[in-house]
Amino acid sequence: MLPNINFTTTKAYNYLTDHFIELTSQHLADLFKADEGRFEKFSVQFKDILFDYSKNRIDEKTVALLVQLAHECELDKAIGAMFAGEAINVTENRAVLHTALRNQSNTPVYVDGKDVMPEVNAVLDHMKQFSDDVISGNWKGYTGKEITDVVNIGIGGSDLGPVMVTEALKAYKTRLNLHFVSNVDGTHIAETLKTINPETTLFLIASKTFTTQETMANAHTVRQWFLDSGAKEADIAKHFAALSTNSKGVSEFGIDTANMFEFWDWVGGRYSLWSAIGLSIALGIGFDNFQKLLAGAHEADQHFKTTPFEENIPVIMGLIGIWYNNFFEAETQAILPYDQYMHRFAAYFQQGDMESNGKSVARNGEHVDYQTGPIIWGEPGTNGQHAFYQLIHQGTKLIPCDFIAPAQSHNPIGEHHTLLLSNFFAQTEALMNGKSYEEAAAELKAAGKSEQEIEKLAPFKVFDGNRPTNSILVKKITPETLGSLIAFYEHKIFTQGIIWNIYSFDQWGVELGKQLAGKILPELRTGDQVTSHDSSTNGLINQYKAWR
Ligand SMILES: O=P(O)(O)OC[C@H]1O[C@@H](O)[C@@H](O)[C@@H](O)[C@@H]1O
Repeated sequence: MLPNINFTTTKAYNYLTDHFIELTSQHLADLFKADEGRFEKFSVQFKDILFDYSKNRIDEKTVALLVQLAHECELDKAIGAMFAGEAINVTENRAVLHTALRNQSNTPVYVDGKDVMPEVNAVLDHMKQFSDDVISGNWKGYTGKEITDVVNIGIGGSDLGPVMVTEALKAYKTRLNLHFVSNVDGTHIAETLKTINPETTLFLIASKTFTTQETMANAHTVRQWFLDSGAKEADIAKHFAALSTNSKGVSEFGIDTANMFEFWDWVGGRYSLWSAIGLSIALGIGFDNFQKLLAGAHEADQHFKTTPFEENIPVIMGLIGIWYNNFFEAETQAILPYDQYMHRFAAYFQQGDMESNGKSVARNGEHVDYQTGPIIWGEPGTNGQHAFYQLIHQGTKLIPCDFIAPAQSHNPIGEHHTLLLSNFFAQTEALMNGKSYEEAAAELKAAGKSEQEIEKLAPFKVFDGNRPTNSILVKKITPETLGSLIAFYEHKIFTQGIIWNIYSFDQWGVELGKQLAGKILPELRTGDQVTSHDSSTNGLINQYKAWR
C-alpha cells in the first residue's frame, strides 16, 4: 500500500514555506562565498557518476527540511512497496517491477506469491540466443542471406527507450543497422522501406498491448510489403519477431510465438526498455552490453533502495525538483546533455516524467490543490546555447537545469571535447554568478565605448544569475553508466510522485486521444458532410474532405 499524505499538510512543508522566504533573499553566488565547503557538502559520487547539486538555491536547512518532507510522506515505505512487488499501480491493479528486469543479483521477486525471476531470466536467455544468432549471421533470411537491418516498429514506451539508448551507445554498435518506425504518418514507414531489402531485414513489432493503432498500422503495412516483395507467408517466421505481453494478438497477426519475446503487465510502457522491448538494443549494441546496461541500472536501484536520503542521488534530485516546482513555482525542468550521442535523452524523459507525473488527482481520488509534474524539455549542448539559453540566462522564468557531460569522449578528435566541456563548466558558472551592472560597464569601457554608450548598453548586458543547475559529470558514457543514469531519473520521478501523492504508473490521459481518434475515423472514411461536432471540428473535417 502506498501512503496517502497531502504533503502540503506536513510539518516539513510548513517549515519549508517559512524557510523559502528566508532563502529567496540570498544570491547563490553569496551562498558559495559564505561556505567554502559547499561543493563537498552538496555533491555525491556514485561509481563513475559525480552528482553536484551545490549550484542550487539551497542551504543545509533546505536539504534537512526536504529530507524531513520525504520521511513525513513515507517515501521509504513506498520504495519498499515498489521493490516488494506490491500492486502500487492501483488504478490498473498492477505491480511496478522494472527493477526486477534488471535484478542481476537474482534474489526472488514475488508478484501475487510467484517469483518472477525465472521468467525474467528465461526471456533474457532467449534474447541472448536470438541476438547472438542474428549478429553472428547464423540467423538467415528467407533467401539464405544474413540479416543486415533491423526495423523496430513501436511507439511511446515501445520506441523512445530503444531509440535513446541505441543512439546514446552508438559507439558500441554491432554490424546491424537499426531503424525505428513509430509515427502512423505513412511517411515514416515509406522512407524507411526505401532504405532496406526484405531479404536481409528483421522486423521487431514492439507493443506491450499489441493493439496500439499506430504500431498495428505500420506492422500490417510492412507485412504486406514483405509479401509483395516475393516472400511467402511461411517466410514471415524468419523476418518478424514480436515483443509483447499479448501472445494471442501476436499469433493472430501471424508471428510464430517462438519468435515472441514476452514481458508482463507489471512493466510500464515507459519503463520497458529493460524488458523484451530492449531486443533492438541487444541487437544494436550486443547482448553483453545490454546486460551491462541492466547491471548499471541494478546498481542504481540498490543505491536508491539502501542509501539514506541525504546521500541518495535520485531522492535528492526529486526533492530539489519539488523545491523549485512547489515553492519557486518553476513550471519546467530542462535536461541538457553535453554529449551528442545523448541527443534523445530529454525526449525520452519527456515521456518518462510527463506521462508519469502529469496527473491532477491525488491518491485519495481528490483533485490536487498544488502543482505536480513539470514540463520536461531539452536539447544537447552546445546546440541549445545557440537557441534557447538566452531565455534561461536573461528571461523572466526560472528554469532549473540538469547539465550532463562525460569526462571522456568516445570520439576524442583534436580539442573538440575540451571545447565542449569548457562550455559545460562555463554555463553553470555563468547561470549562478550572472554579471553585475558594474562588470558589464567595465567590459564596455574596455571595448572602447563612450560613457554615453555604456549607460545606454550596460542594462542589457546585465545577468541576474542566481539560476539553479545540477551538474552530472560522468567518467564516460558506457552501458553501465547510462543504465545507472536512466535508473536515477526513473527513481527521481518515483520520489516526486510519492510526495505529490499521485499515481505515477498509469496514463489515463493518453487513452482520451485514442478514443477520440477512433470516433472520428469512420466519419473520415465517407464523403459525407459532418455535422456531429462543434463548428470548428465540423469546419476542419469538411474542408479536409474537400481538399483530399
Ligand atoms: O506498447 P504499446 O502497448 O503499443 O503502447 C505504446 C504506448 O502507448 C501510449 O498510448 C501510452 O500508453 C504509452 O505508455 C505506451 O508506451
